[in-house]
This record gives sequence, structure tokens and C-alpha cells, in this order.
Amino acid sequence: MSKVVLVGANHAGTACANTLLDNYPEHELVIFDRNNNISYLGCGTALWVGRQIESPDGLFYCSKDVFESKNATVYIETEVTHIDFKAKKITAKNKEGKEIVESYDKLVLATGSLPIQPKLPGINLEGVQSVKLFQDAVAADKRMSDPNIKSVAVVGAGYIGVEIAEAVHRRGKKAYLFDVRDTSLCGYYDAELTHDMDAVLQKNGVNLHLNESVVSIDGDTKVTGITTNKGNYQVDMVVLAIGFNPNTALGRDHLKIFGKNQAYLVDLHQQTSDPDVFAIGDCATVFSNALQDTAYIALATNAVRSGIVAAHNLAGTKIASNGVQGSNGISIFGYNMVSTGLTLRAAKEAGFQAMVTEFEDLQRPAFMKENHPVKIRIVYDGDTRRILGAQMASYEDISMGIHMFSLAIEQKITIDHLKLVDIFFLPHFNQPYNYITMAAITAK
Ligand SMILES: Cc1cc2nc3c(=O)[nH]c(=O)nc-3n(C[C@H](O)[C@H](O)[C@H](O)COP(=O)(O)OP(=O)(O)OC[C@H]3O[C@@H](n4cnc5c(N)ncnc54)[C@H](O)[C@@H]3O)c2cc1C
Ligand SMILES: NC(=O)C1=CN([C@@H]2O[C@H](COP(=O)(O)OP(=O)(O)OC[C@H]3O[C@@H](n4cnc5c(N)ncnc54)[C@H](O)[C@@H]3O)[C@@H](O)[C@H]2O)C=CC1
Repeated sequence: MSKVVLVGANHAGTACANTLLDNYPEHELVIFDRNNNISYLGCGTALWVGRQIESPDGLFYCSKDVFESKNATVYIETEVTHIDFKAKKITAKNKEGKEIVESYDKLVLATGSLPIQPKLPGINLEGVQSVKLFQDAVAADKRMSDPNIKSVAVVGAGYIGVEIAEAVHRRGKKAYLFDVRDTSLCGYYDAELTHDMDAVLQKNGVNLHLNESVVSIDGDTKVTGITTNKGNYQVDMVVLAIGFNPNTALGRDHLKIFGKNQAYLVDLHQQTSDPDVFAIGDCATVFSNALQDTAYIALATNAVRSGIVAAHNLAGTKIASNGVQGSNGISIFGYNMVSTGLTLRAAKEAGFQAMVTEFEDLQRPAFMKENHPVKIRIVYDGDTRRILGAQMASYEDISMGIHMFSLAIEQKITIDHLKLVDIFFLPHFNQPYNYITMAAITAK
């Protein structure tokens, strides 16, 4: 039996704690989280703020009580302030200012990520906010209910920005969406697909401003406007969504870190450079099967799996992570996009002789009434023919198809192998010559 201390109990920490408590009850588990809530699904923020769901109540799936019912010791609203890795002791402070010291045999760091805060004039004005925590969602929702807030600038047209811009528009406010790049969602899809999303946003009333960088947020005490390199806009609120940084302040002086962004470097067992310390979720690296290299991909799905892997390993059951593809999806004004692995641009930047095959067709045979076009792009390595990535977009729900590509990348399947893969046909669902097979068959 050993004593495990877990720092951070959101998606990664919750998965780790439950796996440990359910499978290895002989271990002692002490959990710390500085927040007053755990397991908040951030994906629900835009749904709730945009009133696609009426209440945030269903956005939590675990609690302090659940851990305590399984005999864990839980400190919430308690921040870990220092770790003595040599003495194997952590120091924490609760909200009353009381200091708590706990020793550990094994330590799990699940401290997640923090939204990137650009150094902009006006960044501290009232009305500027990020959307990471449940508290942020509550604050954003309150502002959306204020009739004096008429226009909102969302900075960053990545996943959070696009979803929040839709939510702002759905609440009847004027939504501006700014990005420094020449298209939305540039980290996940190639321009051939993102230009469709740009058009969907604009058609539905979001004011999309690409190739524009913010110079300042304006106002005396409250936000009254935003200035970019191209103009001034009158806005009453600014949402910042320009990406996450790993939150590794506690351990980055002791543990090996990833050069690109200071995430904790972990192996396939989630073990750090200190054998008694594991790191999981957004504070840690992942192994990218597409790159066949270490990478950083902040997603709840990765966080949960890494928590499960760490729990088994620290309890003595050796299991290795499968690595990840960074599979992801988004649905905006009914337009659905899913992707996995590398875009063509990312694959080229990584040094592959990357090639792409694309196809567009109706989801079902033309004689079926309910029918929409689907676009697919499959990225592969011209040298080895290995599939490196896939992207699909449609008003159809095409989401499940991306899982096959995720597995294909993990299993190093070639584009040529995909040509003869057994894909079923039924008019209600798809076509006999479906777009997946056709994209593979037409690959050069
Ligand atoms: C608006 C939004 C929408 C999202 N949508 C999706 C989605 O649809 N799909 C998807 O896969 N991902 C999505 N994500 C990303 C996903 O939420 C993150 O990848 C995920 O939260 C990572 O989980 P984590 O547990 O590693 O880290 P975090 O969620 O960052 O949690 C870290 C925890 O550690 C605690 N902590 C940090 N430092 C300390 C300390 N010193 N002492 C004590 N406690 C500490 C924090 O309080 C927190 O509870 C979304 C994120 C946001 C913000
Ligand atoms: N559907 C999903 O799976 C979701 C996943 N998430 C995850 O949460 C994390 C954080 O999301 P985001 O903050 O949206 O990050 P992101 O990486 O998705 O997007 C950041 C965007 O900000 C832009 N940008 C960067 N600096 C800028 C600047 N100075 N001015 C203007 N634009 C700038 C980038 O070009 C990019 O388009 C990501 O890992 C994301 O994948 C978030 C929401 C939904």
C-alpha cells in the first residue's frame, strides 16, 4: 500500500482518482483542488451561454462527495503552493489561509492549463474575460443578460472563440470574431474546409475579422471598444480565446519539460523524469502517433485517458498509453466539422512529403430525400503512404466516421489499404461508392 497525493481534480484528476479508488482501494489517496467545483465540462459553456441548453446543472459529472464515499481525503478550495520533491512533501493553503502539509509516496500532477493572457493595453478592464472555469461561464452568462452589453469582441477564432461567437450571436448581441490568421479553426483543418466555416459564421451574422491583430482594449474602467491593426470597434465586452498554456509552475524547476511550451514531459506511462511523479492531462505532453513524436494537445479526451493510464501504473499495473491523434469536432449553426491527426499544412511543417486526397459527395444516394453534401480530406505521407490526418465537414452528422481515421493513424494504416476496407452500405446511411472509399481510390 502506498500513499498517493493528487494535485488537480478536474477531468484528468477525476479520471485518475476514480480509477485508483475503484480498482486499488488499498492505496491511500489525498486529493487537492483549488477550485470550489470539479469535473466542469467546459464544452457546455457555449451551449449554456448561447441557451442551446437551459441550465449548467448537467455539466458536472463528479464531486468531492463521490471521492469521499470511496474513502479519499479531499481538500477543495485548497491550493498547493509548494512541492519538496526531495522530501516528498507538498504544502497547500486552504481558503481560510491554513497551511496543510502532506507527504507522498507517489505524486500525480493534474494541474491542467491556463488561458493565454496577451500583454495588451486594457487587458485588466472590466468586461474582459476568458472562458475556462465554471465561474467564467457564470460571469459571461451574467453579462449576456445585461441589456447594456450590446456588442462583444471574441479574440481568437479557434475552438473556444468560434463556439462563443455563435453563443453571443444566439443571445442577440452583435458578435465580432478576430483572428490573426487568414481563416478560422486553422489549427484543426485546412483552408479548403475552414473557408466553409468562415462562410457559415458570416451567413449567420457573426462579424468575422481575419488577418487582424488586436492592438489594445479600450475604455477607462470598463470595456468600450477594441482596436486592431485595421480599425476600431465599439464593443462592451471582450472574450479572450487564444489558446492554453500548461500550468506547470509547481514542478517545472524539478521535472523535465517540453521545450515548446513547458508542459511536463511524460512517457507512455505518464511518468515524469522523477519516477515517483506522474503528470496527466493539459499539464503534460502526449505522444502523437501522426508525428511519431512528443506533442502538446489540450483536450478533455486526452486528459481522461491519461488519468486512467497513470492510476494503473502508479498502482503497479504496467499499461502504456496508445498515444493520441488529437481527434476533435465542432458544430456551429448546424455545420459539423471533425478532424484527427495532422492537417496538410501541419504535416508539411513537420517535414513529411505530405499529400492530400479529397472528395465531395452526398451522404446518401440522390434518391434519398434527407441528404447533404459531405467534404472529406485525407492527408498522407507521400513516402510511406501512411495516413497522417483526416478532416470531414457537412450539415450531416458525420462525426462517427472520424474514429476510423483515428484508429488508422494509430495503427499506421496506409492510404492504399483504405481503398479496400469493408465499409457497409445502406441508403438510409450512405452510398455504395462512399466518399471515404472514393477519396482513398483517387489518391495519387
Ligand atoms: C470552453 C471550453 C470548451 C472545451 N471544450 C472541449 C471539448 O469539447 N472537447 C475536449 O476534448 N476538450 C474541450 N476543452 C478542453 C478541456 O476542457 C481541457 O483539455 C481539460 O479541461 C483538461 O483537463 P485537466 O484536468 O487536465 O485540466 P484542467 O481542466 O485545467 O484542470 C486542472 C485542475 O487543477 C486544479 N489546480 C491547478 N493548479 C492547482 C494547484 N496549485 N493546487 C490545487 N489545484 C490546482 C484546477 O483548479 C483544476 O481543477 C474545452 C475547454 C474549454 C475552456
Ligand atoms: N470542440 C473541442 O474539442 C474544443 C476543444 N477546446 C480545446 O481547448 C483549448 C483552448 O482552445 P482555444 O483557446 O480556442 O485555442 P485554439 O488553439 O483552438 O485557438 C486559438 C486561436 O487563437 C488565434 N490566436 C492566437 N493568438 C492570437 C492573437 N494574439 N490574436 C488573435 N488571435 C490569436 C489562433 O490563430 C487560433 O485560431 C484547445 O486545445 C482546444 O482544442 C476548446 C473548445 C472546444
